[in-house]
Amino acid sequence: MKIYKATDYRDMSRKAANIISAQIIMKPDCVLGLATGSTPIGTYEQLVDWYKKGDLDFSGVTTVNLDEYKGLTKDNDQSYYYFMHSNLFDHVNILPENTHLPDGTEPDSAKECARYESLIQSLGGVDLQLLGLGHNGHIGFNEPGAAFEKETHCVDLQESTIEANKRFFNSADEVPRQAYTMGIKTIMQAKKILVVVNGEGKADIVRDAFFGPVTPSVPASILQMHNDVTLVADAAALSKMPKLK
Ligand SMILES: N[C@@H]1[C@@H](O)[C@H](O)[C@@H](COP(=O)(O)O)O[C@@H]1O
Repeated sequence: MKIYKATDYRDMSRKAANIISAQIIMKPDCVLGLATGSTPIGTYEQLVDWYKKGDLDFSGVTTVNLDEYKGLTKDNDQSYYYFMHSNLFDHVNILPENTHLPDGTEPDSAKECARYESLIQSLGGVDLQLLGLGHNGHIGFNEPGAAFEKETHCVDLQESTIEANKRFFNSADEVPRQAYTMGIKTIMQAKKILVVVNGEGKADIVRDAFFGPVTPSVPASILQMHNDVTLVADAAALSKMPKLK
């Protein structure tokens, strides 16, 4: 695993955007796995900025997002569909038909998860997967205890995740209880993985996920077994990292 220490959120975002840009430049028809949450917003802002300056071309890029709340319509401003359009897709020259998320409006979980998983496989897999890290170590919406061998599936969100995400809704009652998410197995099949983390509040989970034992109780710990993971984190998130010899 490569670890890049950023001075702050802006520096983390620029470093992560540089890695994504390099992927697009080296393989203009790449498949990017994308993430939501507050952490990657600055990364997307930086990519949009470079696109506007003429330095990046998304016309050949295909994207697959990690997850989506079950039950939210696309025009709901808390859906990940809405998030991706407002933070990235609407501002760059990516073709709408090349952007993919699980369909939160499909009530049949088995049908939607099978469709999404086979779509990812039909694209030939993900070249670079961007990940944020939940406070409890979740990646996508793979909550602690999730089996490592799962593909795209429907999850019941944990209380702590509902609590953490309620800041985006009017109240905790409005946070959906379920989500569709790529499974750990799907995520681990990506050729390269880029994890972005910032803030002191994530320091414990960064230590546990990347320097602790590999265990389903910390889903992100499985990333230690992937052969091409890059962690870009700010100094605060790395503050509890053990001293390396
Ligand atoms: N499903 C998303 C995750 O993909 C994300 O990594 C996590 C952390 O979010 P934040 O970056 O806001 O801390 O939140 C959500 O639960």
